[in-house]
Amino acid sequence: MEPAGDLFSGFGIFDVIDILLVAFLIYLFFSLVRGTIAVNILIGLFLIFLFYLLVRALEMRLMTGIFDKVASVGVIALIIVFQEEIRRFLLMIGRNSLLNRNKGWLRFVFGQKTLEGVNYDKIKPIIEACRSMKNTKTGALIVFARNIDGQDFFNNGEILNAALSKRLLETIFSKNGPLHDGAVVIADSQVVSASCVLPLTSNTELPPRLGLRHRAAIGITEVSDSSAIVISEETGEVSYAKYGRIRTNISLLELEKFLQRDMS
Ligand SMILES: Nc1ncnc2c1ncn2[C@@H]1O[C@H](COP(=O)(O)OP(=O)(O)OP(=O)(O)O)[C@@H](O)[C@H]1O
Repeated sequence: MEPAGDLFSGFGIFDVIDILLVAFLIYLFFSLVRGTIAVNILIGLFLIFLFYLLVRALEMRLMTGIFDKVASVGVIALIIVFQEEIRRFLLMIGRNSLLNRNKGWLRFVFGQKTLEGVNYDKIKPIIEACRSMKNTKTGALIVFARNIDGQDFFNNGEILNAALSKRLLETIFSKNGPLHDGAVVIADSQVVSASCVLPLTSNTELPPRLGLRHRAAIGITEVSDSSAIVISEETGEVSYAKYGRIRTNISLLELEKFLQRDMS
């Protein structure tokens, strides 16, 4: 047996960092797929892998040969099976990158005050509309899209391309209005479209009280670089979804903070 000293010789600080980085990536990936159908696929793959180890240990050459052949195209198959999760993972890394997170360089160019001023002007109509819809328990689903090109679900409703205002949002979601069903999509401070049908999340761990409106809000943030506000018609509660997760029953102050962060 090798002495412990030999075992760890050549094991330096970068190996520790290496292991920590891999562990972090695995953690990020699992936190993204948790509660989705991808977990069942992973369990299935793990069972197949165990079976493979078994047939190899028993020296069953035909089965081992088949598994080896399948494994050679396995990486491509995995990319296809997990394309949605990989996409979300990359989006999350992109949105959280140093350049995006550290807005210090923006403040350096524009000054702190200007940046916050621009943000608040952008979000004020949204906050005000949410306050009023919360009080009147008007159901609403508002999506903030970063990139609407080539994403059908942002354009499958009524195209508006109108300037964002509190009254426009209230009018769209007013219960008797023809556009109140579905989602409003906002991009670059413009109301791009209304009555949009969004993809629903397949997350099976959500509480049953979250119906289709909330599931659509979560769904759209899973497949695109967007965030979404939900106002519950039942309770008037405001919720905020991002990266496939939802914070329910948030205050308007919290909503303002989320929007300040995400719309800058
Ligand atoms: N796929 C979808 N895309 C966009 N909007 C949707 C979608 N599915 C349902 N909705 C909206 O959600 C409304 C139904 O909401 P539902 O009551 O099921 O949701 P909920 O999450 O329980 O919200 P609430 O608390 O407002 O009742 C529909 O009238 C429609 O406006």
